Amino acid sequence: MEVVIVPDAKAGGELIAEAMAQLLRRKPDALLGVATGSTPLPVYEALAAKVRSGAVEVARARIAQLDEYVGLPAAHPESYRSVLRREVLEPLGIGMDQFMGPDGTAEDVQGACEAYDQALVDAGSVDLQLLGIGTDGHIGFNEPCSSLASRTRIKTLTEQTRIDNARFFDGDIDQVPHHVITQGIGTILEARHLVLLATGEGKADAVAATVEGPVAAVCPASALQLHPHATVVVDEAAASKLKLADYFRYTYANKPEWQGI
Ligand SMILES: N[C@@H]1[C@@H](O)[C@H](O)[C@@H](COP(=O)(O)O)O[C@@H]1O
Repeated sequence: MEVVIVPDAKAGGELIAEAMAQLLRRKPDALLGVATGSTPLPVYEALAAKVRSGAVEVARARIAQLDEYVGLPAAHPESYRSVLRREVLEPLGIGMDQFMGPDGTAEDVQGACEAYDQALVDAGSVDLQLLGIGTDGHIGFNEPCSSLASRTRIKTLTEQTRIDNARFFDGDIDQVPHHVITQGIGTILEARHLVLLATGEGKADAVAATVEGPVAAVCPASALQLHPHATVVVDEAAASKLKLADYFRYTYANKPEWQGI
């Protein structure tokens, strides 16, 4: 696992957008796994700026969704499909025909989960999966004690996650669904490159547990330690509880320039 400490969220966004751009130059039809939440927004802004300036083309890029609320109509402004359409697809000029995600409105939720898991395999697996992290260490919507081998399935949100996400629902926790579909941790680990971005002091404990704690289902993001190519990008505040921060700074400053993240 590589840990990169950046000065601020904008620098983290630029670093990850450049990694995505390099991937797309190498593989124009790359499958990018994208996350919701506030944290990844600087990545999407930086990537859209690169597309506008002609630094990278996304005409053949494909986008895959990480997780979704169950029961919100797809057109609801806070369904993750709507959020991704607004924050990622439209700014990049990518059509829905290049997008894949689970159906949060399906009557057969389990069937929808299995179908999406299989669709990711059929698509050749995600090339680069961008992840945020919950204050409790969740990735996607894999709450603490999710199986580290889990596949895409339905999960029940913790009260803390519903409180955290109420800000997207007029601050009203009652509007936040209880149930979600999320790529499992085993599913996420099949992506070729995992890039987790965390910013702000509120994520410092979760980042320390992810990077320096044991691999344990109680901190789902710690599963990144099992992946051969995982990058954790953090700002100074999110890095503030890392004991090895100086080591991470040293190795990043001295790595071969051609290597990228
Ligand atoms: N399902 C999403 C996660 O994918 C995201 O990482 C998390 C953190 O969001 P934020 O980046 O806004 O803190 O929120 C939700 O729970």
